[in-house]
Amino acid sequence: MDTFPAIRARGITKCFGDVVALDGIDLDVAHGQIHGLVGPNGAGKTTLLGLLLGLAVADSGRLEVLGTPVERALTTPDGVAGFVDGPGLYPSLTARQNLTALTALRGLDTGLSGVDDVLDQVGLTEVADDRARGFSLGMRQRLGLAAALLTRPRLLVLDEPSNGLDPAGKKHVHGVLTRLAAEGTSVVLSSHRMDDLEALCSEVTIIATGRVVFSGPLGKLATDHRELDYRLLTSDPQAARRVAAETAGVRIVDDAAVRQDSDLLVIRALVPALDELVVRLVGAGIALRELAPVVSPLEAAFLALTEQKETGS
Ligand SMILES: Nc1ncnc2c1ncn2[C@@H]1O[C@H](COP(=O)(O)OP(=O)(O)OP(=O)(O)O)[C@@H](O)[C@H]1O
Repeated sequence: MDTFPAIRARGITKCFGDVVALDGIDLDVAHGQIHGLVGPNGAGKTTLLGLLLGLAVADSGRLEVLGTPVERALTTPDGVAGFVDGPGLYPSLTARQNLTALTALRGLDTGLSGVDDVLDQVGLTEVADDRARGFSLGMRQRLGLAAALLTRPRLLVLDEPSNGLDPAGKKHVHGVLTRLAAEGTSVVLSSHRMDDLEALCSEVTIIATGRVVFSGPLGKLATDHRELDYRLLTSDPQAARRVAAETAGVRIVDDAAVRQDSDLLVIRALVPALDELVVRLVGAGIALRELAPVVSPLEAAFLALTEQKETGS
């Protein structure tokens, strides 16, 4: 196992004319970690991923990828693969021909079996001889992932890899990424889908207007920041409402959207108050049937943190 992190970035800045895309970014990604980048449109995610792929160079700051400082040359660092702004493919070639051409271009020694293997990994075996021109967005994304896998990367960099994937395709790609990470490959990906990030990532970095707003484990983000709204379904809704009203730190939210379902209670609380409520409900002989955040903790924290940033509070 390597002793250095997969990515170590300090004070990275990048401007495009007057636009400050990255404004002093720090980023740490450990080996075998799937790390999510999240942020509003224009936050700087693609710019940062592009730096990792060697598509552009930072104006200032220090970037080390797989233990090696990234120089000013516009080349993909050794051991890194991926894509930003969609994978680059030859539309007139079939999926298999695209990968074979890439193998030749990059001088890879994977051979045909390597090509078939990555097609199988991303679930494109059945359409291997179809032209990329006719591929859906989701299929192109999978082919792009297959192209990245051909090089057996130690760091995989993906800009919104779930775009266009149907639920089965998403599950497939999640499986590929999770297995790669278990084998030691680090993955950095951006997404606007909080459920994707929650399903895949152990750590996330939230970026707003080119700055890091939060970076760390998802669990920390979920519990640290603020009260969340939870859906509460029990065996005795009326009794549960009474117990909730009597529990310190728990508020009943009268949300018109959920009132139609009269058995459902929406409560607002921090995690310790929620724990106390559960203990009380069970103590009162009320069975819990569902207790889940109305919006995911990551989404709630993301919105709160970016709103704070925008208002400067
Ligand atoms: N090549 C470029 N020339 C000029 N401005 C650019 C260029 N690339 C990015 N920018 C600007 O830099 C900022 C960050 O853009 P970037 O694409 O990195 O954001 P993003 O977080 O990936 O956004 P999105 O979620 O919309 O993909 C934006 O203001 C964008 O307009």
